[in-house]
Amino acid sequence: MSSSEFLPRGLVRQTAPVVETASDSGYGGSEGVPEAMGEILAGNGGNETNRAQWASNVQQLYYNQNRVALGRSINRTVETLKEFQQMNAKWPAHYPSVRQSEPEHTIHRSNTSNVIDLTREAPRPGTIRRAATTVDDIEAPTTPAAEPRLVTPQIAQDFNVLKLDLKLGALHQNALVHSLEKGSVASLLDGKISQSIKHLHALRERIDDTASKVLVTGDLNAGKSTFCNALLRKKVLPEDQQPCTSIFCEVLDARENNDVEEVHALHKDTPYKKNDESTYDVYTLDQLEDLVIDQEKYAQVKIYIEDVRTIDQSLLRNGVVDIALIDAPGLNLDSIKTTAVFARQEEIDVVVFVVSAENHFTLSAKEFIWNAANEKAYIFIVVNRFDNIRDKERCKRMILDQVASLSPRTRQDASELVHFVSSNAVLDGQDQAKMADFDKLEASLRTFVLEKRARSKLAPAKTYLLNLLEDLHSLGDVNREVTEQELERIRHELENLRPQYEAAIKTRSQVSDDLDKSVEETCGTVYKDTRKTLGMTISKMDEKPVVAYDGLINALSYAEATRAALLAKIQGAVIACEEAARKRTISGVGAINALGLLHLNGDYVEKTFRPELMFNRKRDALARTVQTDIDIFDFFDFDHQEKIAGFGMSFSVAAAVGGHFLGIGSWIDALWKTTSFLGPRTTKKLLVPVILAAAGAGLFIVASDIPNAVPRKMAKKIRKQLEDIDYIHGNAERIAREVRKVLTYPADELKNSFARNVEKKGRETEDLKKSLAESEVARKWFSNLVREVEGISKGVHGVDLEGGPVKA
Ligand SMILES: Nc1nc2c(ncn2[C@@H]2O[C@H](COP(=O)(O)OP(=O)(O)OP(=O)(O)O)[C@@H](O)[C@H]2O)c(=O)[nH]1
Repeated sequence: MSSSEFLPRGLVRQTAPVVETASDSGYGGSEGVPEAMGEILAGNGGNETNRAQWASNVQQLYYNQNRVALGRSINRTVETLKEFQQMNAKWPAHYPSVRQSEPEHTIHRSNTSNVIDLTREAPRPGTIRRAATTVDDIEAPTTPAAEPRLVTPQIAQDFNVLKLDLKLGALHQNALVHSLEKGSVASLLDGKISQSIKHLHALRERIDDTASKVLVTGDLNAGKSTFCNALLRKKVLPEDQQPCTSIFCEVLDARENNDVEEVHALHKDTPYKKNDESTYDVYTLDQLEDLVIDQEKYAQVKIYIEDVRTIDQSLLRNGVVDIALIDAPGLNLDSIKTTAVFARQEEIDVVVFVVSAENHFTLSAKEFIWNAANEKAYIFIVVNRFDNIRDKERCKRMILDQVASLSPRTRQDASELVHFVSSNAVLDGQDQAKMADFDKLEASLRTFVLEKRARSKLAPAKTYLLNLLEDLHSLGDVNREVTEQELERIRHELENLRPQYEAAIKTRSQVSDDLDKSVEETCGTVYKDTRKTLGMTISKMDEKPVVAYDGLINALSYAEATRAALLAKIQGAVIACEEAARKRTISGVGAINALGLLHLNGDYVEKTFRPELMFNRKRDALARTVQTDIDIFDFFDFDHQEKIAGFGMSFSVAAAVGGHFLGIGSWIDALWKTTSFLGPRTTKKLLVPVILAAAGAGLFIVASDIPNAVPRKMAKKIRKQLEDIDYIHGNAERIAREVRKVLTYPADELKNSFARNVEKKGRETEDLKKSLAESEVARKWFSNLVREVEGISKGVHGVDLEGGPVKA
């Protein structure tokens, strides 16, 4: 396709109805006949009837060629549209949009309806997005990205067939904005495409339909029914001086009804199906008069009649095309609308307007022709009841002047399109002049119907196809551009993401190792420090006086207080160790959080940590653990006294308590040696006082050592018990375990965050790769679409509505 077929946009758009050139008489019946065919025709003996027959056959041949070509183009377009729908479901197509110009970002509506104009021209370029709309911008007026070359307001405005009209309806604006996500716009487009496919099927049916409909309309009593009967050479439709036709009477060849002459009265609101008698009531031709006069029950009848004329004479049975004549009710205020609507219906190929020569064009007649002129450039005008006119030339002049103002093109071809006749003279066939006028009218009407049929049947399909293909071309172009941008964007994002992903994997394993190491180190240090502190405390707990000694009388309470003080010292050391561990934990958690924030930034949520909750469940119940009952021996430390006082001391204590303890042997030995030295007698005399003195001295020494002995003995006893329960290790283990527990939670969380981060980046990478593949497919598809559309368009452009051969 050459660029001029699409650009500049709008210049080549076909509009219905097709505008004929001034030189087109509307009778190009033989213009498309090739030279060779012309020679054949010329050599045919010059018989006028035969020539006309040949010409119309050739025209029919070309018409069929064009019809087939258009049919194929419709099929290809339908296939393309269906593929578009599939593509649109997978890869929502971009619909070109234009950003709103209003600073307050209001939705622009047309004055007459709640239609949002998505394609409104605006000074600011819009952000390009797939299946995006301007309404997206209403909520988020962000800085627009550069708009692609092809998305211009001009293109957006030029959308015709596939233009999306968004009706607000009951939707609140926010809801509407919400509903206009890319999927929604894609589904709107999908709906438009479905409508388009449906319309193409209808057009296909229409171009395949061999029948042509001729609507005969005009003022009341103008003689429409009489004119139809004259065409049929048979009195079929009731004629009356009073208004009589109250419904549409469609006259068809009885061959279409198995050669049976009858009337089908169509039920209102039920589509007519010839083979389904439930859709109509059957009447005989004789009943027609009663049926059409003042009819309320039916709005339309189909009259099947036998046409007795030969194919070159008959209009209904002309051998080329099946024609149906529709006799419409006379125009009046009630039915003008109906008739105008009927005339606009695409199945009407030709409008024949019957005007009474006596009345000229009434207001209702003028209104009808003005309305019909929107759809039909030419109208066939029958000025009837001409026999009643005395000054015929004046009448002709006046009527032609009126035609000129109503339908200039019809006036230009007045000799073929405006006929002054007397229909009532045809059936009796007496007046040769009037018959000749009517024959001329008939010949013109036949050619007009045949030729206009080509236009009226093929033009809508051609026009619609060209407009649709142009829209598809725009969509293809824009989306190809969008896919290319998308591909570039995705490749760029992938390039950025790849090193991030690799770094995330590396950091995850490194940080994970570091975290494990750091937690282990902290716990190890806490364990060691706790062991050291508790060991020192326990070994030196009795070094300094723990409580004040209040004399022998209070020795027992002294012992109790000493025991409590020693346990409190150990307890204090435990608490100090816990406090030190807490501090280490605080800094450990802080370090973990800092690591998270450093590497994961916003993706890491700092863990809240409450250090005061540490160690509050398993308080060390030392007093319950260490069972230290106080007994008498806790007050005496013979080992210690022996070490520091030697023999004398040992002796006294040993004697006092009956030689139970360590050192008694040496004391007796010493006593024996003294006795030997003093001699038996002296010994005997001295023995008792000495013993008493020694005992007294011993008791004194022992009593005076209680303040020292008690702490030592208690400490010794406690130490022994703590050793038995492996107290130092147990506590160090407990504190380190608590620290580990506290540190493990944020550390694991951080590891999970890293894992999630890696996973996220992996997912992003996969998604991008998927989008890349999809966009790649979409780019190819839209490129193919553009090529395919150009191919179809070329074929459609080649269809010549004048009936000439299909141009390649
Ligand atoms: N003099 C004369 N009378 C005609 C001619 N054509 C029809 N008439 C008469 O005009 C009257 C109305 O004719 P119809 O054919 O019923 O007119 P119509 O336009 O179909 O009428 P409605 O369907 O009621 O709108 C009848 O009495 C016809 O005989 C004609 O050419 N000359």
